[in-house]
Amino acid sequence: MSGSSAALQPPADAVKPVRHPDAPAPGELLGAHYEHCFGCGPGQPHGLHLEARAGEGVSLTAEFTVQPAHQGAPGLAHGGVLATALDETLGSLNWLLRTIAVTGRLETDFLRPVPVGTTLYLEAEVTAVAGRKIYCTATGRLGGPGGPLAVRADALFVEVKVDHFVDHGRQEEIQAVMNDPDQIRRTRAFEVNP
Ligand SMILES: CCCCCCCCCC(=O)SCCNC(=O)CCNC(=O)[C@H](O)C(C)(C)COP(=O)(O)OP(=O)(O)OC[C@H]1O[C@@H](n2cnc3c(N)ncnc32)[C@H](O)[C@@H]1OP(=O)(O)O
Repeated sequence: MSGSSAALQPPADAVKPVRHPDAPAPGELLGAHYEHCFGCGPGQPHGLHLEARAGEGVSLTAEFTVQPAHQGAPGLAHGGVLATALDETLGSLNWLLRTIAVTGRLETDFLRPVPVGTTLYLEAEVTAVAGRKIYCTATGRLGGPGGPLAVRADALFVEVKVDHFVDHGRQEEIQAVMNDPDQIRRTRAFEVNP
């Protein structure tokens, strides 16, 4: 069974998402938003190392290859890891809106088992925006962009200020980010844009 709950139905006053004029061009790799992110960071040995690429409009594609470290059942991806891949892919959409937002709700359907060694081809798009609320949807297919549908998700992201991370994150990681001019520039680029 699939279909999202009432909490993920955009309200009547929701509007279509608008791609930010400074969003990466279609086809461009988005890169990691944080080196130690479990979803996309190159500094996480057992992370997903998910790579997302801008699409048309407010959409993107991403790829993630399931490693032995990602198993739940023998030889199969853990469902929580697959949910992480969907969450990370959906979170990456915020590059295209140039908005900082965090996952408020994520509803996932697991339709087929995903074996270790499989590359999951993900697609995601923002479907509607209502104030701080960003509604989006994603799919993951086995072996190729046209492969069998294995997972899908609908989600609500909520826009936050940079202070969200400064106020809630552990001090040592926050300080390390503050000491990295590249990271500050990357984050501020989002903050100063509407
Ligand atoms: C630099 C870029 C970084 C990008 C990172 C991407 C990584 C991948 C994505 C993630 O995994 S983010 C990490 C996982 N998520 C979190 O840790 C978020 C934890 N939750 C919170 O911090 C707060 O609950 C949240 C910011 C989501 C909302 O709190 P707020 O006090 O700011 O807002 P509020 O509770 O007033 O909600 C705003 C609106 O969203 C709605 N809302 C919030 N959470 C909801 C929910 N769970 N379900 C449905 N609606 C929800 C809420 O009803 C309300 O709707 P209305 O405006 O119509 O009244």
